[in-house]
Amino acid sequence: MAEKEEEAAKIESFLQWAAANLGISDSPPSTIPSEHSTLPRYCLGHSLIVSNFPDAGGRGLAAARDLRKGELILRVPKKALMTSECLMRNDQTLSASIKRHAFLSSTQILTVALLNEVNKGSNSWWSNYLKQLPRSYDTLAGFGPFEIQALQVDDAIWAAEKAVAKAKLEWEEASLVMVDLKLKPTLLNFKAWLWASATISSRTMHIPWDEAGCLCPVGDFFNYAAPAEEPCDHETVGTCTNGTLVQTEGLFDASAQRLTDAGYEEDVAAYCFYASRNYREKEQIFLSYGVYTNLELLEHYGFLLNDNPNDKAFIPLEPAMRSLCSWPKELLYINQDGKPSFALLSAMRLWATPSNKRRSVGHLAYSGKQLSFENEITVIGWIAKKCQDILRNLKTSVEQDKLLLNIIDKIEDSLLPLELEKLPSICGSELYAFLESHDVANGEDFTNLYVSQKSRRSICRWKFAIQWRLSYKRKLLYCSAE
Ligand SMILES: C[S@@+](CC[C@H](N)C(=O)[O-])C[C@H]1O[C@@H](n2cnc3c(N)ncnc32)[C@H](O)[C@@H]1O
Repeated sequence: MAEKEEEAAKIESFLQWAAANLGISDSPPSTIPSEHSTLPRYCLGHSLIVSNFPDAGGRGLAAARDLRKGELILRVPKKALMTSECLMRNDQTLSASIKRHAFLSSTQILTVALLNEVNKGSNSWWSNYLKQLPRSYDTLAGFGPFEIQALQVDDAIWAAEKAVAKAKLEWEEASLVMVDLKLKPTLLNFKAWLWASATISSRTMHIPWDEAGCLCPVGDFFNYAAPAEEPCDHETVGTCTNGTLVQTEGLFDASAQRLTDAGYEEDVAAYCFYASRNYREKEQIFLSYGVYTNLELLEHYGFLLNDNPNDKAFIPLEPAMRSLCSWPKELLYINQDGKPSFALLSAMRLWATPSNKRRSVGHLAYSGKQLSFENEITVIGWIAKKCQDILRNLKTSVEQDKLLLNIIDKIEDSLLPLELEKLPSICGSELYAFLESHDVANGEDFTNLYVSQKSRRSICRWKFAIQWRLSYKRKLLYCSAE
C-alpha cells in the first residue's frame, strides 16, 4: 500500500476505535448514542475532519462545516485520556515498579508508562492510538552537535545543550525502572526515551490532578496558532512552562478568552474544545497552546513560526548596565517588529542619564517615560549599535541564511544545485560540514544526492536552526534600521 493510503487507513481505524471504545465525539451531547444504540462509525465528521496542512503543522483538524465562535467542537471523556494514573491502574507490574523507584518526576513516570505501553505492541489496549503517533520529533533535546552550533546565538546554543543534558539525565535516572520492567532493548535506549519524552512534551494537555498532563486522543490533532498578545495574567491563565498544551480552569472572562479554547471540565468529566473564532468549512482549526517564543516552541514542540508575534531577541547587557536596574534579563529584548521591550528602554534611559541625576529620574524611567530628547537619541543610538554589533559577530548574515535555506530545500529534493560554487565561502563551509558529517552520498558532479532517512531528519533540524537564527537576526536588523 502507498504510504499516503496506509496513513489514511491508520487514521480511519483509529477514529472508529476512538468513537466506539473511548466515546470521543464532535457531535452535540444530545446525539451521544445510548449503550444500546448503534455507535457512530467515526468520532469526527459533525464538526471536525482530519486533514493535511503541509504549511501549517501537517496533519491537523479542519472544520467539517461553518463553525461559530464558542461552539463546543470536541469532547474527550476522562476515560479516553491517557494518564500515568490510568496506565498504572491497569498494569500492576508498572505500578509496583514505579512505587519501588519513588524518585521519578511525574513527567518521567508518564514517559516510562508510555514506553511500557509501546512495549506491549498490539497487546496494548492503546495500540490504535500509539500506532498513529508521529515516529520522530524535532524538539531541541534531539538536536545533535552540528544542529546546535547552527543556532549560532550563545543563549540558544546554551538552551539546546541544556535540553540535551536534561533529557540524558532523566533517561539515566529512569533506566533502572525500565530495566526492572524488562522493556525490549530498543525501548531502553536514549533514542526511544527522546521519542517518548518529545511525545509528552509536544502532545500532553494540562489536567489538574497530574503535573505531567495527559495524552488526549484526537484533541492532540489540533495544530498551534499563536495568541496575538501577552495574556493579561500569567498565573490566572496557567500558561505552562514545560510544553504542556495550555488548559484553563473553566472559561474565563472575555480578556482571557483566546486561551479558553480547551480545558478539562469536571462537571462533564471530559476535555472540551471550543471554537475560539468563527471558522469556514474546511478551514484549519487551531488551538493556542500558550504564549511561546520561537526557541520555546522549538524546545517543547519541535517547530517554529516564521511570523511569531510572541518571539523575542534577547539583548545581553554589560554587567555595569545591568546593575543599574532591577529588570530580570528575560525582560530585556527586541520584539518581533524590531521595537525594544519596555524594560530594555527603561534600563537604557537610566544608563544614559548622568550618574548624579539617576536617583531623581529613576521613577520616571521605571514607569516607561522618556527622560529627555537627548537621552532618547542616545538610547536609540546605543540599542541600534548593539544590534549591529551582535549581527556583525554572528557567522552568517540574513542574506546568507536565506541562501542556505534555498540550497537546503534542493538537498531535500536530493538535488545539490549547480550554483554551489557561487555560494559565499562561509555558507559553503557550513554546507560541506553537513555533507561530511552525514551519509549524504553524491555523484562526481554533486548533482544527484542520496539522502538517507536519518539525514533527512537532521536536515529538518538544521533547517529549523537556520530559520531560528534568521528570525533572530531579522528582529535586530529591523531594530537597527528604525
Ligand atoms: C499537538 S500536535 C498537533 C498535531 C500534529 N500535527 C500531528 O500530526 O499529530 C503538535 C505538533 O504538531 C506540529 N505543529 C503544530 N502546530 C504547528 C504549526 N503551526 N506549524 C508547524 N508545526 C506545527 C508540531 O510538530 C507539534 O509538535
